[in-house]
Amino acid sequence: MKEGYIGILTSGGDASGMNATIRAITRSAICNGYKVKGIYRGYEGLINDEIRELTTEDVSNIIQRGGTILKTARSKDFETAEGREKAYEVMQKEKIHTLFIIGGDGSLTGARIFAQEYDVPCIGLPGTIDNDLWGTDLTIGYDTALNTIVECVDKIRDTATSHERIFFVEVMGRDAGFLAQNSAIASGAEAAIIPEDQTDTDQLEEFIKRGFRKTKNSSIVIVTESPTGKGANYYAERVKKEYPQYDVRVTILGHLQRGGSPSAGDRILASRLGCAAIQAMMEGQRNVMIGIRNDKVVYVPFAEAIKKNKPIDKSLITVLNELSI
Ligand SMILES: Nc1ncnc2c1ncn2[C@@H]1O[C@H](COP(=O)(O)OP(=O)(O)OP(=O)(O)O)[C@@H](O)[C@H]1O
Ligand SMILES: O=P(O)(O)OC[C@H]1O[C@](O)(CO)[C@@H](O)[C@@H]1O
Ligand SMILES: [Mg+2]
Repeated sequence: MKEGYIGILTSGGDASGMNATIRAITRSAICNGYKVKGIYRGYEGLINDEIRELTTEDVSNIIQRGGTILKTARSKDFETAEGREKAYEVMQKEKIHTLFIIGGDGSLTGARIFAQEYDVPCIGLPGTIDNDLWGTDLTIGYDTALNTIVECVDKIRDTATSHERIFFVEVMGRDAGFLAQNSAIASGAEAAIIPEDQTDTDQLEEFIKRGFRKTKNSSIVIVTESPTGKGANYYAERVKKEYPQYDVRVTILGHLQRGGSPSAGDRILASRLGCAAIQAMMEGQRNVMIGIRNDKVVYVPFAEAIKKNKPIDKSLITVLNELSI
């Protein structure tokens, strides 16, 4: 066995497949002669020394479970220099030589800053339902969340059709429209309102102008949640006011999108990226996110991974528009 430990933490919103990732990193590390410590409650647990060794048995029977056995947190303290200093001291005390961070853009931003301040090798794994990390085609948890949304929209469709209503369904994504756009395509929705498609023309007007009720008496519009208040309720209120003839309802899917057993796709992705993360460490890589591009594992420097505005393929907008006539 090699000296010291690798440390694993999950941070930010939980995502289905985080457990499969913890399992893969732990088992691959042990296979290659490393000892492993699990850090509880993300960066918060690193600061507060909530850490214990993980064995291969500790990660048995978790590949199929949603959430994260290590718990997660959004740590305000880690955003301060004092908090990160404490985290570094705890890492020294616990003899953790390499930190594996499973989380989203915020978590990897934190890792980047930490690695710049202290000489600590950090390796990131994209764990977020939002799919908003640059340099990877997919993030762990995205596929499961997408499938959950589609299952819900299929059910909403039954009542929308029966009552001849317009439903505005709000999905997560923070400031990224991947979940909205692709769930709209997969569920046969009539439109998606996403942040990446902001043009001079209002997306609601576009939808109305396209004549959404020419051939159908009910509609489903998927809307990305909005930090500026332009979520599903905003559009529903406008339709109620501007088009009182329509019967409008809103469903906010909320946190149910984050739960549940991971899809096969997420389990495989988590397993591949977990093993690749240990491989990367053995090759001397540091401060990179392990991603997947064109079905090949890639190493993406943190600075690139956290670039804002990962672009959405604009052809997806055309696909939805053409298929929703
Ligand atoms: N600028 C920063 N400096 C230090 N730490 C940060 C910074 N930004 C984020 N973090 C750390 O990462 C944690 C998680 O970030 P955030 O809440 O943005 O979630 P995320 O990782 O993007 O996941 P998701 O979007 O899927 O919920 C923060 O609570 C904080 O501890
Ligand atoms: O659990 P919380 O803190 O309400 O976070 C919600 C946010 O987390 C995310 O689900 C990502 O995990 C975003 O899409 C959403 O805005
Ligand atoms: Mg995020």
